[in-house]
Amino acid sequence: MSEVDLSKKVANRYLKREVLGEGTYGVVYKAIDTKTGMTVAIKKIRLGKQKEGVNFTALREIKLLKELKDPNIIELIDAFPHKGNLHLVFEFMETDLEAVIRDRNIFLSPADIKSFLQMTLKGLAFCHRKWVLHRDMKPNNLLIGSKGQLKLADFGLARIFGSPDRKFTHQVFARWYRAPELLFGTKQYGPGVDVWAAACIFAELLLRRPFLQGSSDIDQLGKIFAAFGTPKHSQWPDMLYLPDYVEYQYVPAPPLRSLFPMASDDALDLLSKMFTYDPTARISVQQALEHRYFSSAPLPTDPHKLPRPAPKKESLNSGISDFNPQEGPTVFSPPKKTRRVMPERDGFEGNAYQFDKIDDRVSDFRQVPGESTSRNENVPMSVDFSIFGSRPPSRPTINSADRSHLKRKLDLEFQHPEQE
Ligand SMILES: Nc1ncnc2c1ncn2[C@@H]1O[C@H](COP(=O)(O)OP(=O)(O)OP(=O)(O)O)[C@@H](O)[C@H]1O
Repeated sequence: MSEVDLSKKVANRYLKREVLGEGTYGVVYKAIDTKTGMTVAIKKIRLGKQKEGVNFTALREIKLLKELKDPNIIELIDAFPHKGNLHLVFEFMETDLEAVIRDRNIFLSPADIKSFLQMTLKGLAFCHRKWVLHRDMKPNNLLIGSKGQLKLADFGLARIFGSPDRKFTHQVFARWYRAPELLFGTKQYGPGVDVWAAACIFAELLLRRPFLQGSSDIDQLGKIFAAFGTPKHSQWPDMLYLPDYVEYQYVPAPPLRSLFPMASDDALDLLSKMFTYDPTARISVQQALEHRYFSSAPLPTDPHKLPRPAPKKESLNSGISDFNPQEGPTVFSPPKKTRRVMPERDGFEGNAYQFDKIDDRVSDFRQVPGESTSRNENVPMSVDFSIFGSRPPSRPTINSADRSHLKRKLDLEFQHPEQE
């Protein structure tokens, strides 16, 4: 039987192969481009019902990608509608940075780490020069090609940030990579959110495990503060005015060296500049690329010499958690939004309080002395500093509620941009 009989032909051009996975917008499958003979990855995006009109999120992704041509950005080869779905055809990439980080058979030298970070920052610098934020930076969105080149993928959530008044949806970042200003609910954010995420990825390359694994937004902030110290007013003057600002107990920063014992002084210096609390003081991607870390020895490994994992496994996200909670700073005050709507409760004492389902940010934060629930036991806010732990927990990603909220929001913004 011929290959054509075995495979479904799509749009008279692509021979469909196996499914590679499913992301926020739909299924991704492997295919052969019969025109060029090349292997490609096709992202099938579900279009809304006809009466809802065109899916603007998808259109935005196409438009952005077509404009973003760079060696460190995934190339969009083709886009076409087929059976009510939109198909985006990308160059096929062998693996991704998450698979590299998790592969225990791979040793990452300081020069390898430098190379991965440099390619990540180069891709971001290109986006930022075009006034585009990536906004969903995480290791599995950094794809790696057969020659070791790293390319930023998944611009589904990226959007142009030219207008200073534009309000963005902020709950779109995978939590572990979210900048503190997003966690405090800022409505206007800039390229600094990508720098923070890149810093988390840098840290993950050094530690070989996700650095700050928050189990809720509040816990995420707790882990950030446990790592870098609770920010003082002088460090981040605007923090107090952010919509979801919550006061945390003051904890001092442990020495950065104690968190990254294997890192060079240059690596630590760059890391601390990328992890700057105040987004207006945070180093830019371009400045980061010019940092001496990249020009001092060892120089970044040539991409084609970088170690690569065995072909992708299905079981990468099996969800076994080795989350190891430790103590972290206490929240002194509930979020402003919550304070407004919460009636006084009996048994409310000191800084201990219980919230029922009020909003997503606090629904899984319960801290009531004496009360023991399974959630309560896992509430601590801490950094898991253990290095080379067994198996990282599954990654939080956008859930379906977030997704439909996001879709609604983006569609609305697209239809009424002038009202923002
Ligand atoms: N160009 C590509 N080449 C090879 N595999 C790809 C390509 N693009 C995506 N994939 C794979 O397809 C799967 C789904 O990818 P997709 O980008 O849709 O979502 P994701 O990154 O897994 O999650 P999210 O949408 O939350 O970011 C992943 O396993 C990804 O590695």
